[in-house]
Amino acid sequence: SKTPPSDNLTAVGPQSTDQARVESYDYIIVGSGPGGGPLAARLAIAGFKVLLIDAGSDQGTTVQESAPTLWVASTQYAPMQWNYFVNHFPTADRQLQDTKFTWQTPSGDYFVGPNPPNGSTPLGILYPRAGTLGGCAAHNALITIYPHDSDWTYIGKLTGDHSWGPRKMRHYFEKLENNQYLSGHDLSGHGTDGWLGTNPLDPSIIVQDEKVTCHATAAVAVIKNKQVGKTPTTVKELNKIMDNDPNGKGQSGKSGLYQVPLAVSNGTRSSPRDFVINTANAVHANGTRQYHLDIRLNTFVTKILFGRSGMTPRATGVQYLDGVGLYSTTPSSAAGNPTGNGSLYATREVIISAGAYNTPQLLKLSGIGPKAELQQFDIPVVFDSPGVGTNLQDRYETAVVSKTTSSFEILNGCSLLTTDPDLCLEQWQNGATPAGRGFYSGNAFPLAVIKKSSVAEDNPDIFLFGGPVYFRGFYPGWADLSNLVPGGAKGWWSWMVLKAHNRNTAGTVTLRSTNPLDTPIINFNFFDTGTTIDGADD
Ligand SMILES: Cc1cc2nc3c(=O)[nH]c(=O)nc-3n(C[C@H](O)[C@H](O)[C@H](O)COP(=O)(O)OP(=O)(O)OC[C@H]3O[C@@H](n4cnc5c(N)ncnc54)[C@H](O)[C@@H]3O)c2cc1C
Repeated sequence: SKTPPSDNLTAVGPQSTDQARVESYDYIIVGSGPGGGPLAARLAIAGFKVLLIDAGSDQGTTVQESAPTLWVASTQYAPMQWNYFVNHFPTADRQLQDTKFTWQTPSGDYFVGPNPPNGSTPLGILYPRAGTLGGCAAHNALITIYPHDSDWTYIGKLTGDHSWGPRKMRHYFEKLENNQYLSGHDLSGHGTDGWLGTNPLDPSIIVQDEKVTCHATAAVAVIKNKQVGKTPTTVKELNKIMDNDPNGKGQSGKSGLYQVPLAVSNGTRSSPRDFVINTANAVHANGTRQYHLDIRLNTFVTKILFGRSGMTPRATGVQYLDGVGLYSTTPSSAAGNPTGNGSLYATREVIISAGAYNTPQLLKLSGIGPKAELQQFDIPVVFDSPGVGTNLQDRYETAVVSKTTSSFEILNGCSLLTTDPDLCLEQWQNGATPAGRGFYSGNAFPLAVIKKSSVAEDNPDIFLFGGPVYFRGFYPGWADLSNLVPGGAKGWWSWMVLKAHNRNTAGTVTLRSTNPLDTPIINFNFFDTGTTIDGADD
């Protein structure tokens, strides 16, 4: 079960009446996702006074956040939902070729696809994010794949800091992982007492559905170019055709069919939210607080404050607005108005880990960014840094969906909270073991294929994950049961194809206005650089 929030969560929060609390910290960290959350916890454990700020609230005890399959529903769960609309391409004619292109109609509704009602405004492609404690790790698809060693070497080269090297980074993975699926097997390169639980969907659930094991058999036939023979009906038979553990030492470079390791602990989502809360709540034997980690929620940082040491600007604090659902990505049902404002200060560092869109936006609004762009908005330049808001990258995602006439039995009783009772939810809530908790203890995509495209260099560059739903990407309403299982026919299967080692570096985040509650303009400029050698044709 999930740890409920403690007093520390609002210790210096907007609702607090305890003004005697520390108002100056060693470190202030903005954003509690996988970037900021664990860092805040580690700094507090190391003995520093730390304030972690997030614009969102804590939804960690809700089923939307904690039941793994319900990540789907959580992307549409208003209390944590941040809807961005991004451009994949710079020109309208290329954008409009995507059938998921979304418009705002004159009545304020979303319209997806070509031929919107007259007077509609173009929005772009939905990019769901989570504004909540734990950041997007509170609603993401939980897939936990260890990076290639070449990624770490590359970062080491880029930064000139070789502590990013593969050997050192494997050590950090061992420290953070709580591996729960390899007990009794080779655990080298894994950890067992970290804060991040890892587990695939229990294989005994997969073998209950012959249609899923048929997909596994077919995948092996394609990627290994050999017939498997009999479709597996037992875990032992399934294990025989699957490759072992994609996260093992040296394994991440190998192609094959895998079960997807998930950020799941005993059937429940595992995320930085738990690490942060457990650190803030930790007490000594005598009941006093063990670490100084304060968490301020519903607090939207609008500006970084600077002092100067000589000619060099130094971040000393942040300005903020208090309130629920302030950012303009919040759906209207959950949006609110500011209830207060103020400033907070740090003696050592202010660390911005507000995600790939909000970090550059906040830096620019605070005067750090390309001079010409800042001057265009009359923002005083603190430091001319042309790289801020450039080099935005993502793994391009594309779906292959198929349909058969018979149903996936694995989905029986699962309604994604649209019926009361939702039988799969009941099983998840009442099951005594991960296997007993059923389908909702996985992320709905039980199979994964790792593969090399024709242009891959050293490592496989294609990651595919497959599951029994109609998933064609993100658009408003994508997670409605009627869209994932159209016509109620549970015979859909989707393989999502992700291109890793993307060579497109043309993505940008630029200011739309000086209002910090406005979203920036996000343009991925997909395929604009590196196109022909990028494996896109594959
Ligand atoms: C739908 C979806 C599915 C995904 N699936 C996977 C997956 O299966 N596996 C995987 O490895 N990755 C997945 N990802 C990606 C992964 O979740 C992100 O890479 C990761 O969360 C990024 O971490 P972060 O800390 O940089 O930012 P975020 O997680 O975005 O956290 C940023 C935090 O900053 C807060 N914030 C922003 N601006 C401000 C401000 N001005 N003031 C105060 N707080 C602010 C936000 O509220 C948020 O909590 C997925 C992402 C999405 C959106």
